[in-house]
Amino acid sequence: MSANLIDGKKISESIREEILAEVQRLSEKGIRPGLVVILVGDDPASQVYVRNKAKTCEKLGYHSEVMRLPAETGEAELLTVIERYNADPAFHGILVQFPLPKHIREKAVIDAISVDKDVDGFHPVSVGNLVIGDDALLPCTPSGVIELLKRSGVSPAGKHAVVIGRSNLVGKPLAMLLLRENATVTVCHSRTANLPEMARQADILVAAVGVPNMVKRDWVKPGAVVIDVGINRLPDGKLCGDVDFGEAAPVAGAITPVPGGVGPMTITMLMANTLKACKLAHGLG
Ligand SMILES: NC(=O)C1=CN([C@@H]2O[C@H](COP(=O)(O)OP(=O)(O)OC[C@H]3O[C@@H](n4cnc5c(N)ncnc54)[C@H](OP(=O)(O)O)[C@@H]3O)[C@@H](O)[C@H]2O)C=CC1
Ligand SMILES: Nc1nc(=O)c2c([nH]1)NC[C@@H]1CN(c3ccc(C(=O)N[C@@H](CCC(=O)O)C(=O)O)cc3)C=[N+]21
Ligand SMILES: [Mg+2]
Repeated sequence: MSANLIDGKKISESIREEILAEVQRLSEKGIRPGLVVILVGDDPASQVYVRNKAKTCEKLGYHSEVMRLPAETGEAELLTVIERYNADPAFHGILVQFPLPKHIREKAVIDAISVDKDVDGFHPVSVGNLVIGDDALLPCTPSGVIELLKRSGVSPAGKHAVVIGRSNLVGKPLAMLLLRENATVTVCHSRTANLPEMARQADILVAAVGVPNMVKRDWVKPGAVVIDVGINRLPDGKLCGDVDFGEAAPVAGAITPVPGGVGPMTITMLMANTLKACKLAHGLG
């Protein structure tokens, strides 16, 4: 294989070490970052992610709580729970795990979380700050992708970045962040004409689609950096990305695997956001 593997797990570890050092400094001041993860219902994938987040909190010495609510929980009831954590100074970050049961509007939930505790970076005010370029809590997966690039020695400045996917949670904010890093950005989606040809223009190609193994060999310009955000569970239980790794890797200059690429970075950036929110809450911005 000619491509360089971008090891998200390893890069994640080194960021976590930096975070841990800062948590230790804060603890000398009697300050401890706190994160609550709210899980409604029993979606099996969500169970795994939530457990991972709680484990990471424990390793880093955060105060953490997993609030499990039954699938029948009403929207108003969930909003009341969020209000309680908004007012609780022991928690600097609030994450409500998606997807939510159909009878709860994701938008109502996102809007209810205090902007100061919005460690997912999904609140409209956080999104606005991101677009304007003001300081904000940035969405974890997009900022994880930027960190992966930077720490692999890939500077987005002046490069053509093509992002496949335009969701509010991943594609759109990632396009904004790449723009902030001075890339020239193209955003593709399900109505894009001639997607393979668009993808082939990319110096940095990001797939955030949710279609297993969609990106093939001839979608990748030789030497391009390929970032696979996709997390797809195949019928046999195995995880796979949106990029056909076997096809893309020989052509790419560097590529992220799934698992072990963007996924671990998402959790690490969540920890970084919680630390940032904690410092801001204590006037240590
Ligand atoms: N690694 C991580 O930490 C995370 C991974 N993920 C994964 O990333 C992937 C994307 O997530 P998310 O953004 O939430 O997904 P969404 O389903 O919300 O959005 C998917 C996007 O891909 C586009 N799309 C769908 N099918 C095609 C196609 N055939 N050709 C071109 N574009 C297409 C859609 O276009 P349109 O807008 O036109 O419908 C849409 O913009 C998923 O696999 C998800 O599991 C998500 C979050 C975190
Ligand atoms: N409010 C909210 N915020 C989120 O950030 C959020 C969410 N809801 N709902 C679901 C998606 C998905 N997501 C992932 C996080 C970590 C991995 C991760 O750690 N993946 C590991 C593998 C994990 C495994 O083996 O299953 C890896 O890629 O190596 C993946 C996906 C966060 N999301
Ligand atoms: Mg989505």
